[in-house]
Amino acid sequence: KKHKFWETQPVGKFKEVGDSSLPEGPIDPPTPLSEVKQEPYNLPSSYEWTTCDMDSEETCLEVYNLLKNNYVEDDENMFRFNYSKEFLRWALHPPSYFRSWHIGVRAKASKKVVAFITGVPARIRVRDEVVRMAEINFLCVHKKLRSKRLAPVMIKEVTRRVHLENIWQAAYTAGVVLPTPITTCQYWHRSLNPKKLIDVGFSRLGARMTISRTIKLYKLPDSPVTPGFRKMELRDVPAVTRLLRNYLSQFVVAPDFDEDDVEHWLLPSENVVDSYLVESPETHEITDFCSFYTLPSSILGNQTYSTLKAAYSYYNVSTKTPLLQLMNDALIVAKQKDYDVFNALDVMQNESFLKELKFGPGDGKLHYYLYNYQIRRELKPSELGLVLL
Ligand SMILES: COc1cccc(CC(=N)NC(=O)c2cccnc2OC2CCNCC2)c1
Repeated sequence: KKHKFWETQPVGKFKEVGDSSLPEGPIDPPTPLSEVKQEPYNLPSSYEWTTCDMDSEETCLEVYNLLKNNYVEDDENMFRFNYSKEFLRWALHPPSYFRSWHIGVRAKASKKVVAFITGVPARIRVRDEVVRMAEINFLCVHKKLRSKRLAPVMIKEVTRRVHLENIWQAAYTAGVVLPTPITTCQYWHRSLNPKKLIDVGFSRLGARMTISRTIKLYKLPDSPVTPGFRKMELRDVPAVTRLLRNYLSQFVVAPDFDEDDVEHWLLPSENVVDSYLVESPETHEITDFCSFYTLPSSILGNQTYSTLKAAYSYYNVSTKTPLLQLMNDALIVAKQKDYDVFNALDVMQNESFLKELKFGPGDGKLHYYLYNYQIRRELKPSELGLVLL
């Protein structure tokens, strides 16, 4: 039966009706901490739980290799996400993170990590309610252990450990439809290295197009065109926080970032996250901001190339520079840094630049979910101000 597990969980089941009648907020009330299950859920007998200390080089490498060989692939199984070790440490160590939410499953015999699931704490605003949530990510079961029903018990275990920290809501994304998406996003790709993208089968040569014509079509200037466009620095954190908080206030669902969050999530970190801003040459005011994170993909079964270098649009704010020009400058710096492709979802105001900047639609969708939080009606992607890694 479809969704045997999810029908047992506090997730939205309502079909869309007029949005005034439906209540909005937690589905189940918090449980008294003394009533939260104190001991871990049972795993099949040959497996055991392990907490993954991502600061341990050895453990981080084990998790890196599990994901590199067994994590999400595209619909045609030509590419697989290849999150770097430094990216995983960044993604899992935000302010006030809980090591106990970095959960591995080891095979008792081999001691190998064969499955993984994580949570990190986040403050997410839904309309005018700021809710403490867990952002759940990196659910991965080794290819050889699929359909042993490990995922439901891993989801229950991370939920139990989140409950122990008195947090009762969560946010997550998936490429599959589960009960019940708060919104469904289309992903888009902008070619930066069209020749390689065609060689590896990520893109196809357009009808009546030659390679040289395609290279010309995607050509970009050698450097950003906006005066005052520069990398973000530590001293910019207060101004970027103000700019970002103000910009995100327009969306129905968005992170409630403070300066510590901005310092962690948006200060540039090589091969992990890149952030740029526009400082007005006259007034030195910071007027705009753009950022992208680095998530390479392994190319499965290509003789010439093994890795696709991909940038993923993160948070972008435009108050003076047109968003179109700001994002074109982001494409220009990504090309300068030898990225092959720049990806974006149609969230926030991204739809306003996608077609004009020559993004093409991807072949899949990304669904966003909230756990134990009912929303009045399904949102449009443009009402969503949350980007998960
Ligand atoms: C190109 O290599 C791929 C390797 C694995 C999967 C996909 C397709 C895909 N599923 N893409 C996305 O989910 C995606 C497309 C655009 C922007 N963000 C995305 O996902 C992010 C956010 C959710 N967690 C994964 C990374 C592509």
